[in-house]
Amino acid sequence: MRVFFIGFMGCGKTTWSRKLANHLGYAFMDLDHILEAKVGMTIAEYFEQYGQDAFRQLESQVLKETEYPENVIVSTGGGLPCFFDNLEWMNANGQTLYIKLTPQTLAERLDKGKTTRPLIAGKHGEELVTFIAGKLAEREGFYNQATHIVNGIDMSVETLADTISARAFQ
Ligand SMILES: Nc1ncnc2c1ncn2[C@@H]1O[C@H](COP(=O)(O)OP(=O)(O)O)[C@@H](O)[C@H]1O
Ligand SMILES: O=C(O)C1=C[C@@H](OP(=O)(O)O)[C@@H](O)[C@H](O)C1
Ligand SMILES: [Mg+2]
Repeated sequence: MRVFFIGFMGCGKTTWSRKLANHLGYAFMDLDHILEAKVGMTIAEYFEQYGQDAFRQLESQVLKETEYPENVIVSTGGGLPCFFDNLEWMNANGQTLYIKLTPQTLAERLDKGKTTRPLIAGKHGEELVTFIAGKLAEREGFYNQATHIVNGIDMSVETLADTISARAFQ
């Protein structure tokens, strides 16, 4: 089974795809990490040097050219489903699972985070909440096309496992 986790920055894609993969004994892959290894720099550095358009081309290429094991939980970058035909590609080549959270909760988590995400660099407090609310409104039409939508509050590996297996046997 191949499942792609999608959703806004900070919703928990990397954390929960890794936990679910461990729980199920599946492989875990994070496309942001694969991209960083491929170019030998962080995403923040890549954005700075080549800009967002080049990043979007590359992340789409990484999505489609990566070789996935049979059973794998894949974490994607927050913007990935919103560019090109990436979302259709994921839905045609596996299941997608959207972790849904409010701008307020996302902002609280991102404000605490130590990693640098170029799109929100330097934004904090109310400015961060407002930015997230606007960007999420742009992106939700894509996220809502996921095979599964789960509430990011009170998530557990058990409920995630039940959610994806319900579809697998149809
Ligand atoms: N259920 C949760 N409750 C509280 N904090 C969480 C939860 N899931 C993830 N986090 C925290 O939120 C931040 C973003 O998580 P991450 O997995 O990197 O998100 P994403 O890959 O979607 O950007 C991290 O600091 C992580 O520890
Ligand atoms: O939302 C976005 O456009 C991005 C999200 C990031 O991934 P996370 O969602 O794992 O933070 C990363 O791909 C890049 O910084 C751009
Ligand atoms: Mg991530």
